Amino acid sequence: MKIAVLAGDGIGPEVTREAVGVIERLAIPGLEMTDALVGGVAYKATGHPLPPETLEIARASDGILFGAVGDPDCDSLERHLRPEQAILGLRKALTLFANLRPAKVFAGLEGHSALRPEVAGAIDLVIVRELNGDVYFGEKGFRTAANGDREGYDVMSYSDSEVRRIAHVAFRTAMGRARRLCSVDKANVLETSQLWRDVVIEVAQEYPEVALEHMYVDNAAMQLVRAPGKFDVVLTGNLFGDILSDQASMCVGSIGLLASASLGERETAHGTFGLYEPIHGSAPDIAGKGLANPMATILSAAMLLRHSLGLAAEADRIEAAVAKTLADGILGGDLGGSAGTTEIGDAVLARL
Ligand SMILES: NC(=O)c1ccc[n+]([C@@H]2O[C@H](COP(=O)([O-])OP(=O)(O)OC[C@H]3O[C@@H](n4cnc5c(N)ncnc54)[C@H](O)[C@@H]3O)[C@@H](O)[C@H]2O)c1
Ligand SMILES: CC(C)[C@H](C(=O)O)[C@@H](O)C(=O)O
Ligand SMILES: [Mg+2]
Repeated sequence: MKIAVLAGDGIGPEVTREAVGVIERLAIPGLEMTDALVGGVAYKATGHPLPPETLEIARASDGILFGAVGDPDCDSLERHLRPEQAILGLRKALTLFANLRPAKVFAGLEGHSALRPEVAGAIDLVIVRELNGDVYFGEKGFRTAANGDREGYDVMSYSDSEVRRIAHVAFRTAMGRARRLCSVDKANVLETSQLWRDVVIEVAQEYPEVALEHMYVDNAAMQLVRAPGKFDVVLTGNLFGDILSDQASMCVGSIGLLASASLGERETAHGTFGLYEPIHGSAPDIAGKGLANPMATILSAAMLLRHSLGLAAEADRIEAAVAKTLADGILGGDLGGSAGTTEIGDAVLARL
């Protein structure tokens, strides 16, 4: 069993170190972890944010544990050399099209949400975000408009098959949960969304037990704050899913708590090949200060064990230790506490 560890930039290495420590403590027989460079650090060392050796190590693994990429020093590089291209490149090259972002309020943290405790307490949802298409991967560039203005453009599109495969993931996810699926789009304005909606309705025929509703993304953003407990599975595209998941994190309490799995269709000897990362970024404002909350990355490691290594009991152990740590009031600054990154990691280890 192999895990590729891609820590990346900013707080990436700080939070990844804690997650690796948790995996090591489980002493899983035959498990190997291999580090590789990614993001701004990889660009600075090799001239590319996703060096071929890193892609090879990622490909040869059963699952990838990813920290974060992004470095303000690199923000004026040509786009293909920017750190963020590494995560986009991995998702695309490895056909990791299904991004699962669960959001649930931990017991005892109801009062730490940006919402009222009784509203926050009901949150138990998963965002199923398409990850290989949309405006992220369409034609883009700069051009000169007829009046001589410089113009930037990014083409948004989805094909039938791209929507169909992510819709199946969402319906299957709903079948394993409360069987409610809300597909979020902007079909009142965008043709891309009209096609999305048509295909989701078609796929729904195969899942008669799932209650399907459609919601425009602006309303979804509002409902996520008004009554987040009404959502079970939220299916949406790449851009809307990116935005709604950061929003959901604050409904739960902090972006430092939300984990994610990015999956495709490749099965290894142990499970489904995937990449696992916190939903947050490299947080340059707090990097190097030992202040980052490592819980999202530790929970991502648990998802890796469950989905890619077939180690459900070990994943449960990690999740229980995280829940216990939070219930015991060991909280980082993001949740109004004073615990630092290593203190939180050590507290999880002590509760494993
Ligand atoms: N998947 C990724 O690697 C990923 C995701 C998002 C952003 N980014 C990149 O990260 C860089 C910074 O982006 P940003 O500031 O918009 O988003 P961010 O998620 O890095 O940070 C947003 C805010 O949340 C805080 N925060 C984030 N994670 C935290 C944690 N674990 N504990 C405590 N506080 C935390 C930060 O301090 C900051 O105030 C950019 O270069 C961006 O492109 C990368
Ligand atoms: C860094 C960026 C490319 C990425 C995205 O937009 O997908 C991030 O915001 C995320 O949520 O993983
Ligand atoms: Mg994001």
